[in-house]
Amino acid sequence: MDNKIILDGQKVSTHIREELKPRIEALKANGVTPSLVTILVGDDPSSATYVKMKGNACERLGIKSQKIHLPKETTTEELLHTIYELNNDTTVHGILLQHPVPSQIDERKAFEAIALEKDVDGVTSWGYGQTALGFGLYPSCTPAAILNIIDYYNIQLQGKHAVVVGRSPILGKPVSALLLNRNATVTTCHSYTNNLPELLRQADIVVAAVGKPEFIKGDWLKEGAVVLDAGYNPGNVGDVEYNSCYEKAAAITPVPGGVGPVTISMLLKHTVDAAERTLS
Ligand SMILES: NC(=O)C1=CN([C@@H]2O[C@H](COP(=O)(O)OP(=O)(O)OC[C@H]3O[C@@H](n4cnc5c(N)ncnc54)[C@H](OP(=O)(O)O)[C@@H]3O)[C@@H](O)[C@H]2O)C=CC1
Ligand SMILES: Nc1nc(=O)c2c([nH]1)NC[C@@H]1CN(c3ccc(C(=O)N[C@@H](CCC(=O)O)C(=O)O)cc3)C=[N+]21
Repeated sequence: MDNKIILDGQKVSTHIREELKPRIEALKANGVTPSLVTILVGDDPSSATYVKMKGNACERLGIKSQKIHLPKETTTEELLHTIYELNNDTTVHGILLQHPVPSQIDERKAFEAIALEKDVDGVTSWGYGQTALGFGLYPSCTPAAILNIIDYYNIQLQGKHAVVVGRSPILGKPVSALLLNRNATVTTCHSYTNNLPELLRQADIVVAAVGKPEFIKGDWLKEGAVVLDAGYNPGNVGDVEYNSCYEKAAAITPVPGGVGPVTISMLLKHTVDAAERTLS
């Protein structure tokens, strides 16, 4: 069994972005420039880097990107006010509020304020609920990216046991829902899960969304598992211990170059989808 597959997120990402180019041209020919606004609150350096990467990716494709940077003392009310203005601005198609926000802000309340049709990052409870029920506009970008990688590589989900480690509102929970909707049998694990290695040994598909560097070890995997590592920790390491997991897996996403770039492509795609909806 020497046909191990490195799931190349860069390749999937390029494919998605190529498909967007003619759609963006067509929108521009109709007088519409797709436009994304990212809101960053505070000075967290890694958040600033992500927001910058997203802005650069937009510009390279001809999507307008505007960054709003609010001071770390911003109140929930001030942030809500900014979001309401963007909701009412017809030239803005997508709004992304970078997570996490400083602790004095009610992040959930801020997410909920984003208009459903502009929620290209899939953070509202409406968006999540629709994703979970199997319809709706925009699933969150990282879950959508994971499913895109799976589909690009023709990995079958039906009847497979998927174990998701993590249950956050924009990653673990929605990716569990997407996998369930595709007829996988899904186990969602979290910090109170007692027998994680035992559950992982039963997994055909593993999604790591823990936020702990190199947390998942190769010994915990079944031979031939497919591993999708959404983790993105300081030092460019994922949530799986790559070398030991590589040995066991049939296919695995690297970090960097795995889920990350596809996440950004999904954000671009959802922004283009949102712009097209304003024409119909
Ligand atoms: N590539 C990308 O585009 C993105 C990457 N990320 C990365 O994905 C990772 C997860 O992010 P996010 O979901 O936002 O993180 P959160 O911190 O919001 O969630 C982490 C989840 O992991 C669970 N968890 C923590 N410790 C354990 C443990 N010992 N055993 C089992 N489960 C555990 C938590 O459980 P509990 O609920 O019980 O606390 C929680 O549900 C991070 O590395 C982040 O950087 C995030 C977003 C996008
Ligand atoms: N509301 C919200 N939505 C998010 O989607 C969101 C968020 N908040 N907060 C932070 C996390 C993190 N995140 C990443 C996206 C892309 C890469 C990415 O492209 N990484 C490149 C590496 C780039 C580099 O470091 O040069 C890679 O993995 O190859 C990483 C991380 C989105 N997040």
